[in-house]
Amino acid sequence: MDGIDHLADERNKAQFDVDAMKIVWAGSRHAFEVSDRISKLVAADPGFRKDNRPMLGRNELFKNTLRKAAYAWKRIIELHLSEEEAAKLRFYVDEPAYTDLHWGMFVPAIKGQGTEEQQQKWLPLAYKMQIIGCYGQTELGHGSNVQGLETTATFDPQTDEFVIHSPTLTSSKWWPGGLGKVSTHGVIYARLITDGRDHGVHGFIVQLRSLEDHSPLPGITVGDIGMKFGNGAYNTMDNGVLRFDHVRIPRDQMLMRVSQVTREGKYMQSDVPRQLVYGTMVYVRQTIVADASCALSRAVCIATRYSAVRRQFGSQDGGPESQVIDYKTQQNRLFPLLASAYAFRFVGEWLKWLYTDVTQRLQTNDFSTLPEAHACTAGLKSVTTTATADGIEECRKLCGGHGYLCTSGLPELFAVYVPACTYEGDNIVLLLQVARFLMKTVSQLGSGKKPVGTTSYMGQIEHLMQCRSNVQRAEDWLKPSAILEAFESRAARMSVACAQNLTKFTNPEEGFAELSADLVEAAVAHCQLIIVSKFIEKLLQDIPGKGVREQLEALCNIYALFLLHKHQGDFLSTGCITAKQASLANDQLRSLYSQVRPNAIALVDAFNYTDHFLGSILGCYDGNVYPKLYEAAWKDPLNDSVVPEGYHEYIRPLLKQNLRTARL
Ligand SMILES: CCCCCCCC/C=C\CCCCCCCCCCCCCC(=O)SCCNC(=O)CCNC(=O)[C@H](O)C(C)(C)COP(=O)(O)OP(=O)(O)OC[C@H]1O[C@@H](n2cnc3c(N)ncnc32)[C@H](O)[C@@H]1OP(=O)(O)O
Ligand SMILES: Cc1cc2nc3c(=O)[nH]c(=O)nc-3n(C[C@H](O)[C@H](O)[C@H](O)COP(=O)(O)OP(=O)(O)OC[C@H]3O[C@@H](n4cnc5c(N)ncnc54)[C@H](O)[C@@H]3O)c2cc1C
Repeated sequence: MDGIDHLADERNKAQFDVDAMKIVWAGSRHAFEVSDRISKLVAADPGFRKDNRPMLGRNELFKNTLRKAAYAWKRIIELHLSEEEAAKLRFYVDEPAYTDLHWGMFVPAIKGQGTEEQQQKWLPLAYKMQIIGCYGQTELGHGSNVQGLETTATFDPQTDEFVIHSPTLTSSKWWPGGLGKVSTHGVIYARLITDGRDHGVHGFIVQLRSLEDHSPLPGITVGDIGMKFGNGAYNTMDNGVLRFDHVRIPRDQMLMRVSQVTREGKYMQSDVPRQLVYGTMVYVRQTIVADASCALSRAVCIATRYSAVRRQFGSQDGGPESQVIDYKTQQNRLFPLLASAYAFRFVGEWLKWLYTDVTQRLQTNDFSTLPEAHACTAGLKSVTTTATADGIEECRKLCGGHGYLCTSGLPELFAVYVPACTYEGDNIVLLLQVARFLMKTVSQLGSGKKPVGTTSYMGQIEHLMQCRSNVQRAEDWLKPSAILEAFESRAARMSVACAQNLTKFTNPEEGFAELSADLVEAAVAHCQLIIVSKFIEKLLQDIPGKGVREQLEALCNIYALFLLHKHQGDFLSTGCITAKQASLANDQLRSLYSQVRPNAIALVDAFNYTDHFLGSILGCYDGNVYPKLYEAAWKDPLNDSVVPEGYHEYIRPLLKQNLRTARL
C-alpha cells in the first residue's frame, strides 16, 4: 500500500538463514521451488480470488467453487502440470471442493481396493475427469461404527448383478463430500449379501448420475445435506445425502482386491487382511497429519506478524508502546504453537515415509507393519488435528478484537479446519484404537515378542517403570536424552497402569469401556512421545544454513517442555519427574522464548506463504495492517449506501414513535 515493509526491523533481527529454513520447511529444494512457483502463479491470477467468500450466499458460493475447480483443471492442462504441481495448485487455490474427494479418496480407493483389471478400467476415466467420484461410506445412523452400516449389496446370480438398496432411513448415505451436487460415481460401502449370508461391509463402484444430463439414475435419490458451520468455509463443498431403491450394478463393480464374489455367487477371501477395506482411511489420515502443519502454520503466521505490529501499554517518556509479542503471556501462548507447527511438519514427513513403507510391504504380502501403521495414522491424526483446531482458535484470541473480523482470515480458517477433528474418524474413537494397540503391546511384553517401531521403547519397560529423571538445573532439560526419558517413562507408566487396572475386570470389553477416559490419555501420551522423538530424530540429520539447526533445536525444546508443563499432572503423578524438575522445565521454557523472540517473524516467513494464500489483513507480509483494515471496512456491501436499506421500514417509524412517546 505505502510500499514500506513495516516488519523490516523484525526481519533484520533474525539470527539464521531464512532461505535455508524455507527449504527445511518445504522438505527439499525441489519441493520448495515447486511450491514457490505454483503459489505465486495462483496468487497472481484473479480467477482464484477468494476474499469475497464470506459474503456470498450458498448458491453463488457453490457456483463460484465449480467455476474455480473447472478453471484450475483448465490451467493444469494448459500448463502441462505434473501430478505434484497439480496437487500444489489445488492446495494454493485453497477452497474445499468436490475435487478433494475425487483425487483424495475416490481415486485412492480404486487404487487400493480394486483389482488390476478394475484399475485399468476406471482409473483412466477418473484421471481425465471423465467421471467424478466421491467416497460414500458414512450413513445417517452410523459413521464411527463402520461395521454398523446398513446399506445392502445383494448378489443376484440370475443376472450376475448386485442390488444396492437403502433399507431404512438411517441407512441413507449422509456426509460424503462431492456427492450432493457433482459426483457422477461413488465408491459406496455396503453390506455384501450372497445367498442370504451377510459378509460385512465392502466397497462398490456405483454410477449415480447420467453422464449426458447429470440427472440421477433410476432408483437414486440424491441431494445436498445443507449449510454447515461458518460463512463461506466448508460450504463450498456439497456434502450429500443418497438413497438407493434396488439399484442394479454389474458384479465386476465390487472392488475385489480383498475379497471376491464368483459368477456362481461364491464368496472368497484373498490372503490379505479384511482391514484393507479401510485402507483409504489410513491413507487420508496420513495426509491429514501433513495438512495439520499447514493449517496451524498459517494461523501462527497471522498471529505472529500481527503481534509484532500491535502495540498496547508500556509507553515510556512518550515513546512507542510495547509490541504485544513482547509480553511473556503472549509468547507463552504463541511460541508453543509455532513450535507445534514445525513439530507436525516433521512428524508428517515421517508418517508419509511409514505409509509408503507399509504400502510397499503390502505389495509383497507382508502385512506385519499394518497394525503399527493403523495406530500411528489414527493417533497422530487425532492429536495433531485437535491441537491445530485449538491452536487456530488461540491465534484468533491472540489477535484481540481484530481477530474476530473475517478479514483476519482466522474465523474462516477455523470453520474450515475444525471438522478435521471429526471426519476421517472421530478423534476419541481413533485414540481408543491406539489404546487397544498399546494394551496388546503391554500384554505381550513378557512373552518374548520384542516391541518394534514406535513401541520399541517398551522394550526397556523395567528401566522406564522405575527410572527417575536426573535433571538438576534448568539447562539439563536441553538434553534430548532427558526429554526422551521423561516422555518414554510417562507413556510407558500410563499404559502399564491401564493394563493393570484392566486385569481387575472379568470381562475385558467392560473394563475397556469403564477405563476408556484413562486409556485415551495413555494414547495421547504415546502419540506425543512419537512427535517429540521424530523432532529429535530430525535434528540428527544434516541441516545446512547458518543458525537453522539452533532455531530448530529451540523449537523442539519448546514443543517438548511446553507439553511437559501442560501435562505435568501426568509426569508428576507417575513419578517420572519431581515438582522441582517441573519448575526447572518452566524456567528453561521462559529462556527459550527469549531466544526465539528475535527470530519469530523470520520463522513464520520461512513458511513462504503468499498474502493470497494467507487471506489475512492481520498477517500481511508488509505488516501495514491499519490502512488495510480501514480500507476493507468501506468495501463491505453494508457500506454501499450511507443510509441502510430498511431505514424507512424499520428505523424511521421507531424513531418517530419514540418522538411521539417523548412528547406525551
Ligand atoms: C494430471 C493429474 C492431476 C492430479 C491432480 C491432483 C490434484 C490433487 C488435489 C487434491 C488432493 C486433495 C487431497 C485431500 C485429502 C482428502 C481431503 C479430506 C477431506 C475430508 C474427507 C473426509 C472423509 C471421511 O470422513 S470418510 C469416512 C471416515 N470414517 C471413519 O473414519 C470411520 C471411523 N471408524 C473406523 O475406522 C472403524 O469403524 C474403527 C477402526 C473405529 C473400528 O473398526 P472395526 O469395528 O472394524 O474394528 P475393531 O475395532 O473391531 O478392530 C478390529 C481389528 O482391526 C484393526 N483395524 C481397524 N481399523 C484398521 C485399519 N484402518 N487398518 C488396519 N487395521 C485396522 C484393529 O486395530 C483391530 O485389530 P486387532 O489386532 O486388535 O484385532
Ligand atoms: C465436514 C465433513 C466431511 C465428511 N466427509 C465424508 C465423506 O466424504 N465420506 C464419508 O463417508 N463420510 C464423511 N464424513 C463423515 C465422517 O467421517 C463421520 O462424521 C465421522 O467418522 C464421525 O462419525 P459420526 O458422525 O458417526 O460420529 P459419532 O460416532 O456419532 O460421534 C458422536 C460422539 O460419540 C462419541 N463416540 C462414538 N463412538 C464412541 C465409542 N466407541 N467410544 C466413545 N465415544 C464414542 C464420539 O467421540 C462423539 O463425541 C464427513 C464428516 C464431516 C463433518
